[in-house]
Amino acid sequence: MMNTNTPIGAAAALRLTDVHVLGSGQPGAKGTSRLRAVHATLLPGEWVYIAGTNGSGKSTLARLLAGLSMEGVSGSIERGFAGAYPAPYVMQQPDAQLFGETPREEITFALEWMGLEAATIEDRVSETLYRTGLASVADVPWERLSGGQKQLAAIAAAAAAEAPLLVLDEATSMLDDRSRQVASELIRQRHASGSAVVWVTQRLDELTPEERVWAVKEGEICFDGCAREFFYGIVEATGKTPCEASGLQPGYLTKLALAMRAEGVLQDPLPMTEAEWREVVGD
Ligand SMILES: Nc1ncnc2c1ncn2[C@@H]1O[C@H](COP(=O)(O)OP(=O)(O)OP(=O)(O)O)[C@@H](O)[C@H]1O
Repeated sequence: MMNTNTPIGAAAALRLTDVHVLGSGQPGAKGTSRLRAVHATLLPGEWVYIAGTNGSGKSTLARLLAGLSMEGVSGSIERGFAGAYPAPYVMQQPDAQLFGETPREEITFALEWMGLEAATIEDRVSETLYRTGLASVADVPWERLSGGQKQLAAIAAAAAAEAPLLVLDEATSMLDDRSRQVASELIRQRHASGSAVVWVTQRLDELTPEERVWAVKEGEICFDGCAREFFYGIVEATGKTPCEASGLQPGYLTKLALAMRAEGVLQDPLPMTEAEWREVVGD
């Protein structure tokens, strides 16, 4: 059964039940499906990271959650709080998704979509351009802007839209540290105001201990839990952590903590944040 149009009450979850997305082969067959047997539930206002190796199915899952149409989908998709319209979706390559001709137009369109009054829109656009550092290039056409500037404008427009769900697909890959921080603050603020956020990332250092992670491997969600469990839990069948089992390499400090636990030097909960490491090593 395919159900992509179920605007239920505001608190209803966005739910994928036994969803398959066909690649070039038959549904369910390993290696030929982009997604296989995906069961996933996202609650209103939740934040979830999607992690996985290249080609594992992260973008396919993200696009499906955003409500973008796709060939070869089977299973049940209840859009719940996300509503019937596609959610703002920011990609790694922003060019394909820009509607306006300039950063100002892009952010303006997002606010017009919300049906705000013209004077409010003008104020909010100016504020967003200022906050993101895009004010000096507000009216410069895309072809004269860098990939990072376009990406930042796309993120600013997505955040400005005040949608119930935002989907970011490696959306900060072209940003320098300062712009990444600005983008992150914009999205965090939107999340604090109630929007759910799906964030596809290859940067495992972005994850903080209690945040939810879905790890995708060969088209399947192979892990759903908090980041600390992702890095330090053990998958019984393999003896590996969920991070290692999904084919990803943890960072140096994670490996060190695991080695120290194996030596009996550290016990759970193993440290993840700078503050937790400080407690371990002392100031
Ligand atoms: N339009 C398409 N039609 C058929 N197969 C596709 C299509 N787009 C992607 N695929 C295949 O589906 C699989 C998952 O692709 P997807 O882009 O979801 O992975 P990903 O984890 O986001 O990868 P990356 O990290 O490299 O962006 C890959 O094997 C890919 O080749």
